[in-house]
Amino acid sequence: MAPPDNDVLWARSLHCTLGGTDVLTGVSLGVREGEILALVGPRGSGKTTLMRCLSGQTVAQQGEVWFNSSPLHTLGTAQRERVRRERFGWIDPEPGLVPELTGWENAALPLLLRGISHRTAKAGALEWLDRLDIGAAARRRPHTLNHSQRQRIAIARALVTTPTVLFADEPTATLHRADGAQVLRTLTAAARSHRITVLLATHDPEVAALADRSVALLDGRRVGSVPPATGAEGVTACSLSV
Ligand SMILES: Nc1ncnc2c1ncn2[C@@H]1O[C@H](COP(=O)(O)OP(=O)(O)OP(=O)(O)O)[C@@H](O)[C@H]1O
Repeated sequence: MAPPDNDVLWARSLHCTLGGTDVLTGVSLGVREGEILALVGPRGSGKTTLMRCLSGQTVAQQGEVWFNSSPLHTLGTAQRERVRRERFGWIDPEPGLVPELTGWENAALPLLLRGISHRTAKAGALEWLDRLDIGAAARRRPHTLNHSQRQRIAIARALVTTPTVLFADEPTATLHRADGAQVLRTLTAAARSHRITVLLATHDPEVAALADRSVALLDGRRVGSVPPATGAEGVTACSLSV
């Protein structure tokens, strides 16, 4: 079955077992282009695993994942990796920077690995670092920065390629509340202005309120969705099914 035309990502009946545990048991969803979708649920509910399946890092034992017109579930490893590298961005709760590189070099890494010139990659990285209020850390190495600064660099690294879809796994969970809220506002504003689709895994309702729509998971199943938060930019028609 082919996905609806207006969904950038579409998954049907995902069943994923890891280490003998049924982690996802029949999850389906569609995500529209430019939409910010929160995946909400308590710890262990399957949010990370679902994002891994949607981003092609993990292939579920059953079910389909489509990215535009590409069936990620049937692509070979090399093709799937290429889609991931070229079209997706990923933010983890921990920054995971390369310690030997400076702030801008870390942020520019995805561009440099694509063979983009040093000058262009640096300009792109500096632009995102400024936007995330971390321009002053461009020449510093990670060990001289605090956690919040390092996480902002990791976010710049995920945005620097202007991915089609950004997967953000509890991106501000390890930041102080006010700091995290500011980073999230910057992240969502940047995504909206560049039409980047965002999947935002979180267990925090305040974080989910920044999204256009929420999908709730519990024990690896969809358990319903929350209406759009008041004031969210309008994505009204979305295809969702369980
Ligand atoms: N590689 C693995 N092997 C075995 N079990 C796993 C593996 N990865 C995840 N799990 C289990 O799958 C369940 C869902 O984990 P997952 O990380 O997807 O949930 P989550 O909602 O993102 O939780 P958290 O907020 O803690 O990251 C958990 O019970 C977890 O222990």
